[in-house]
Amino acid sequence: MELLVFISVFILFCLTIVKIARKSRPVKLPPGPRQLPIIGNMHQLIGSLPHRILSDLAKKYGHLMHLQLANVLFYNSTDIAFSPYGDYWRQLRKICTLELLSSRQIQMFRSIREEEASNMIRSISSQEGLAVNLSTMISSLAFSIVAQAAYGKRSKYHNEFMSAIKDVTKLMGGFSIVDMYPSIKILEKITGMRHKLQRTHKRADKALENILNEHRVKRAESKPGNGEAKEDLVDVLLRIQQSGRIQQSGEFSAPLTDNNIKAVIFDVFSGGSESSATTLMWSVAEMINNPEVLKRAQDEVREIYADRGNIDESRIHKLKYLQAVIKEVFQLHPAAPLLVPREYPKRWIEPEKFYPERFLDSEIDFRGQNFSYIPFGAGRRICPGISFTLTSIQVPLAQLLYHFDWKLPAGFEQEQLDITETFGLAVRPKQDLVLIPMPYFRPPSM
Ligand code: HEM
Repeated sequence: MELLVFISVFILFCLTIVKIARKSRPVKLPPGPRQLPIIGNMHQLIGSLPHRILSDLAKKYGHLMHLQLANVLFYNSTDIAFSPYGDYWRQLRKICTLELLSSRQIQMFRSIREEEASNMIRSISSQEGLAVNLSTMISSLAFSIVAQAAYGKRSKYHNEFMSAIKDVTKLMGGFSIVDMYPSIKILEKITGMRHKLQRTHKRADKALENILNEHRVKRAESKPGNGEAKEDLVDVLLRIQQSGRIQQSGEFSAPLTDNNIKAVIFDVFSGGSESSATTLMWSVAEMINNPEVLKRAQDEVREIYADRGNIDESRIHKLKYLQAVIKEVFQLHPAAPLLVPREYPKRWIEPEKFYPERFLDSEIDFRGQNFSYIPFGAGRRICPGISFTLTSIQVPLAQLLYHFDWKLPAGFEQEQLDITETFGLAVRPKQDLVLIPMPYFRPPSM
């Protein structure tokens, strides 16, 4: 009798669990690899670079698949990248395309890009004939361009914010053990990952708060109409917050809170700095390993700017080969590999070979029209930072080619750079680019 009661209670318990599980199961999820109890998708994701594994999984399940991975989102997903499709996202998207990253605004940042690139070139020039770590220099160039565009150079809180944002980038890079064991939430606590991220985020938030207040004081002191032409991104967002209006598009429905502004600035940093830096690093690495490409790119830039002695943006559109090099880098090393599928057009010969020529006289561009080449995504959520990125990459790359010849340090002359990938917020070359600059056209002194 006791056994019968026990069995009935047990069956009832199991049925209740199944019912609850069914109820809580989302209605229709895309296909995906089966999650094992406890270890979730760990068995699929261990052993190689996550984007390579995901690419293999995509071949089996299609480009839309379901994986359960833990993540930590800031500002309640009120940024653009993480906010779901709806009115709020539409409003932010408008702010982004019509104001923050409009062609007018990008053009206004021209002097920032030229100045930062020239600073890097001068610093390299002061180390002629010595081995320089180009990865470090490129990284700090990319962060400086974004910081200057976002809140200007003069902020007292710049170092504080940069240190926090770099720690966030490090912590968010790669799949942590927490991602690997989605079923065991307690692991998040054990690894302390979430806690570390929250602490780092708090530091960044405090610095941003101060940056916002600093801008408010400066705006209150400036005379109306005076200096609007020099607005940085925080200025633009504060203006929109104050007026409740977006230029060209008029009023918008929900007011912009300070947290919304901070979330957008966070997006600009996470989208704009590391990915541009890695693209520049891959461009240099691939050209060093393919000397015929390097020579052709150098010949082009040195011919087009022969009479100038320096590179500015005025003739950058004439550098067709350099643009093909950048396209090929995005093709082989997409900076956001987890967000875009990888599939080569069937007619491409040796798609894994670094061969920029395939993009010369080709219609393929970055705007998401050709589904086999979408490094910035496609459709309504296509990356709004394409022009910002391209303009930030072209001048520094052209300068590196124009002013210097490059060689590998002594003892490595016969070798190739190690172009193994390492996984982070963006996918970098595993080894730092340590190269010796040999002056060709000396940069003008300050
Ligand atoms: C190498 C540089 C970059 C690459 C490869 C890249 C790539 C991408 C990709 C693949 C997406 C997702 C698109 C989709 O879901 O279809 C995206 C979204 C986004 N990117 Fe970028 N991006 C880069 C630079 C930037 C820059 C410089 C900014 C800002 C200054 C930026 C801001 C954003 C934002 C705000 C979104 C979200 C858009 C939305 O959801 O509506 N990105 N990016």
